[in-house]
Amino acid sequence: MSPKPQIDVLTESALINADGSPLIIAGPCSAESEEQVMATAHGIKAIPGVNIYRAGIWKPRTRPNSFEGVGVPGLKWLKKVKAETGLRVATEVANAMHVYESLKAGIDVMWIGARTTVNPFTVQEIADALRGTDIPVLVKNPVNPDLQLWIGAIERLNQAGLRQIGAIHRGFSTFDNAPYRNLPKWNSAIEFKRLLPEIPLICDPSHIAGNRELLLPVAQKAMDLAMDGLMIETHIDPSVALSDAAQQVTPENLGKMLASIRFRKPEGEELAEEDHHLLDEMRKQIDELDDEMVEVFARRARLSRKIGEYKKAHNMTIYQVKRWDQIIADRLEHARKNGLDETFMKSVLQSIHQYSINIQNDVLNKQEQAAKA
Ligand SMILES: C=C(O[C@@H]1C=C(C(=O)O)C=C[C@H]1O)C(=O)O
Repeated sequence: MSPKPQIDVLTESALINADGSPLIIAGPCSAESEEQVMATAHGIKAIPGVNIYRAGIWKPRTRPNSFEGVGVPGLKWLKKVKAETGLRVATEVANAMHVYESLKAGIDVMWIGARTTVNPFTVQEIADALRGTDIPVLVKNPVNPDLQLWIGAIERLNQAGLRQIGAIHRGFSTFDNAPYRNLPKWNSAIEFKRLLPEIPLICDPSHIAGNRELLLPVAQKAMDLAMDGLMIETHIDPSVALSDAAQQVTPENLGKMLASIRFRKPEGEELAEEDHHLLDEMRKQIDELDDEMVEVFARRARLSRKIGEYKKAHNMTIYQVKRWDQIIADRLEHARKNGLDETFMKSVLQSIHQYSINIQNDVLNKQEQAAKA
């Protein structure tokens, strides 16, 4: 397993709430007009728990001729939001010019979008433009589910001296994303937090869901996966929004949504002594079961190797269609009787089979190829 990346971060970062509550970022997809920016900001200010106001000034769009943001003039509206509401303000930067203009305008937090994270040249350009500041920066996951690319962008910022870095999980685009706009691939977020526990990870349910109906379940799931905050697109009148109309909510509905999310803590509530024992006991049983599982896998792997030797001696193919078809049917039936989910069981069986085939391939081919070499 590759070593965990070493990122030098501030523990008292502006991206982490001192009281342990989740960092909540809200605001319109795009700044469209001074009125829209200010009305949305005042609506958001009234909602308890929102920490940062977001608005896109430069909008990367898939096709040309759609609204591409108001550009530099919008920055002074964000300045006004800051002055009138006291909320910190954030915007997306996608090149060095955006960084310089945002720094000049006193933007508090910047984020790097998914389409920028994919390009190390651009990320480096942004990191270099930020050198010498310690402004908080959030890095959205790249469009494709490449954890190394995501981590690489964070490392580039960190190596430029930035120490208040966070990440945003906004999902991944593939050909068929239904029912989402971007597939959450929750495992990526789980692995990100395992590798970089010191980097706050914020979920962006708006871009994962792509519609208002899915926002709440996505936000709840993110919170239950111990993520550190939420970024939710909020517009004073989503029906007339110039971008992402289907996924934005009114400040009023944002307030309702935040009130209905259950925020749980990794360590849970204060527990009585006996509750701790109960959890410890259950975890001990899980440990024992996992140990047994590893030993069973090892025994199975040894048998696969022996079968490989038999096949080599008798000139048999590795893959045995009928046998495998029978195994799938039997094991799924067994799993069903034990109340296990079929999709889960099938994916476990497929991994086991793949490994078994690899082991036999070693026996049938690799040893021979090595001897020839
Ligand atoms: C182990 C064998 O080889 C392959 C692997 C299997 C397995 O791991 O269960 C089953 C069938 C084959 O595709 C076998 O032929 O029995």
